[in-house]
Amino acid sequence: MIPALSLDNITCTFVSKDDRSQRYTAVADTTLNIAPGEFVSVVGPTGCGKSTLLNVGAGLLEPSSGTVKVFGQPLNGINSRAGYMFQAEALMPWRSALQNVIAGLQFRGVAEDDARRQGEEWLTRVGLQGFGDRYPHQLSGGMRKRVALAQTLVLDPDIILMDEPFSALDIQTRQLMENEVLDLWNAKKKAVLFITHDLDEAIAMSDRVVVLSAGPATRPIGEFVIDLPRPRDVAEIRTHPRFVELHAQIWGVLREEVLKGYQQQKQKV
Ligand SMILES: Nc1ncnc2c1ncn2[C@@H]1O[C@H](COP(=O)(O)OP(=O)(O)OP(=O)(O)O)[C@@H](O)[C@H]1O
Repeated sequence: MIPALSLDNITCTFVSKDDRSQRYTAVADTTLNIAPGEFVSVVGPTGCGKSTLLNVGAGLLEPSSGTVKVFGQPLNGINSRAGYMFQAEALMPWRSALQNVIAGLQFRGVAEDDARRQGEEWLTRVGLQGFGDRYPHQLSGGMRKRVALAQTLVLDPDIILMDEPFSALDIQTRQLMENEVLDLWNAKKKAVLFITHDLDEAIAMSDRVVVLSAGPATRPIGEFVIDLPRPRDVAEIRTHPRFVELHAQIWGVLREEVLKGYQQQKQKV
């Protein structure tokens, strides 16, 4: 089967702004394939290169070497078959919730009536019916995330790239959002690349979890198939004996890297 997203032998080396002779290889020789409809999470210690990989998949960052393919086609420039959701707030404060949701459709030249209809549908799907006229500052953090989710999914991307989208939320709101994402994913089965620090979240959501080593020259050091039943409730699945078993196995690989990453961060301070 042709992967939806294929990162083949990717290396990303950055040149220091202050000293052009200084180089830092964030990611080295990394291969990662995501099948159509597959939900893959990437976990790793802080600063190891997770966002760098996602940016490569999004076409926002050109790797120093290696190839990126989208449904078998080499990627040149922005990945137009992907939708992104980042940790930081991406809503436009001067636009209402509905106007934020339909911004991408307008950009694509979809007729205003059609865009509004689709926007309203998506606001309903993410539980925000009747909130379309509110501005971002009039919404809670969880509601703003829902708007951002609708904004991403209204474009019906074949690949969804998420970089710690819920890390700023309180635990209850976060679990609600995770379940919503799983329900929406279950209905449409798009390829998802999900970046997270949180191993519990990665296991609860995914078909597969990839563990990255601490930097520099980060690479995958473990890959685990998450054979837990679906549909899942992210809070309930954590008590499943198989979840506990998988958690112990993956943490066995991740623990040392997290400690290394932590030491490196301390040295940087
Ligand atoms: N444009 C850049 N120029 C120079 N160095 C960079 C650049 N982008 C990332 N880096 C470095 O590459 C490494 C990996 O960064 P990245 O943001 O991908 O890590 P991460 O795993 O997503 O981090 P976190 O878990 O903290 O979000 C870091 O050491 C970072 O400082």
